[in-house]
Amino acid sequence: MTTPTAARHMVNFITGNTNKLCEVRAILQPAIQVESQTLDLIEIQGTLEEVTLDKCRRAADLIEGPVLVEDTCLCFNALNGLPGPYIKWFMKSLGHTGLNNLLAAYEDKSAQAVCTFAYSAGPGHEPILFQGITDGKIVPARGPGDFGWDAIFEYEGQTYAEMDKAAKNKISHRYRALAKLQEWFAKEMAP
Ligand SMILES: O=c1nc[nH]c2c1ncn2[C@H]1C[C@H](O)[C@@H](COP(=O)(O)OP(=O)(O)OP(=O)(O)O)O1
Ligand SMILES: [Mg+2]
Repeated sequence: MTTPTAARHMVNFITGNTNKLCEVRAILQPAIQVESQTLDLIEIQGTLEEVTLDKCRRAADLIEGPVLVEDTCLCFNALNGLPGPYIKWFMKSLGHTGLNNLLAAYEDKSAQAVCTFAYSAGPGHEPILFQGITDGKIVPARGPGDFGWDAIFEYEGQTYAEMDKAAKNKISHRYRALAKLQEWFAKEMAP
């Protein structure tokens, strides 16, 4: 008897961000079924790995089961990687224009979008990390402004916001991280 694929692989993605959830579903399903619970998890200060590992342990303890979490960084090369994991707060306070202005003193507008997923099998299980990076540059906003800093991150001539969703999901930091996760799931969870 064969088990349907959807029932074989399932993750519980803990996030407060519905745009992230949409992209994760579009990329992983139907191979991996994505359930979700909304929790506002405390995020510590530290490297992106430390932030994501801590977030994952907290989520597993709260849910008391297997969880997937993700932390996204936007790293400006001229600023040695800042705002990095603090991009959410920079974005909230400065907006698209302010983020561009941070780089006004520098020639180098290059940036990396970094996505780090962490999967834990449950409380006490050490999380496993999957990271994806997309190189781009910071430009004045172009395209719809409905998802974070999509409108100011340009990849090969188009901002993330100008691409259609399917195109972004083929080259994004999130896609690249999830490709690694999918490979690991296929090996680890093989029947
Ligand atoms: O592909 C993206 N394109 C544009 N903007 C993005 C993207 N992915 C995350 N973002 C924004 C959301 C948040 O302002 C910050 C990351 O912060 P981050 O803590 O990871 O996200 P969050 O707090 O919204 O959701 P969560 O509950 O999963 O922590 O960058
Ligand atoms: Mg967050």
